[in-house]
Amino acid sequence: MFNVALQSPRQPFQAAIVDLDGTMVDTLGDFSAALNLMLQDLSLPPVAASKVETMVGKGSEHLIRAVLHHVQAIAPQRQAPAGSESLYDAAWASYQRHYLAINGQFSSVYPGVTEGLEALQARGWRLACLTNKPSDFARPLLAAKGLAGYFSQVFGGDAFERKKPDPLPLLKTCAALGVAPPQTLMVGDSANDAQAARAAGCPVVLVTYGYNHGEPVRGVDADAYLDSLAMLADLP
Ligand SMILES: O=C(O)COP(=O)(O)O
Ligand SMILES: [Mg+2]
Repeated sequence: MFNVALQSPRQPFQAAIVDLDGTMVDTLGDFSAALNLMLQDLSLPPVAASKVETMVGKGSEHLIRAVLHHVQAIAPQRQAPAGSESLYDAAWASYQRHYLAINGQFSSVYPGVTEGLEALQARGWRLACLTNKPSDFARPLLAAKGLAGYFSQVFGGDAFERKKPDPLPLLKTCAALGVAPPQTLMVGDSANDAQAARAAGCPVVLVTYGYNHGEPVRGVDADAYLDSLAMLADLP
């Protein structure tokens, strides 16, 4: 199940960086509810959850722009002020308000997450959560789902100058954990996480149940694919 990089790492792992949306928590319900309330505020038609799933993972700014682009393409007759920044600004303010009010209500922790985190903690690894979700959304969600206590660090998409797939957030998180990238395992659900990890020099495992921009996750270069985070207990 684990390739050679994980079977016999040159130095033992000391830490893990864990992604949030699509890896620990199934947040598609929250995203869809907040986006559809936002679209209602803007008198634009709703977006299907199956479409939202392909747009999640690159942060809220990207998500809002992608959704506005999508609904304006399917309903051009209901176009709000064309592609303007004022539409985006109104959308962002509405989305932020709705998401904060909804945060966690329509989302659930995936099976095996707690077991996996417990197993890593029992090995004495330091754990950080690194998400492209804004920090103000991520922290209350982790707390509401009983996951906050596992992490010494939580960094959102606004914590650093650039987001995943840029390696910068991983390098900064490794520095905050005080562990070098080769001894830090990235655990994610998408090409974003894997590309950032490869560029940062962190080994990477991907879960098979998350959001990978609508593409099969096994097509992404990674060191292992896990059907459940509970499988982390089987790491050599
Ligand atoms: O908000 C998002 O785009 C999702 O972020 P994550 O998969 O990095 O947790
Ligand atoms: Mg993710």
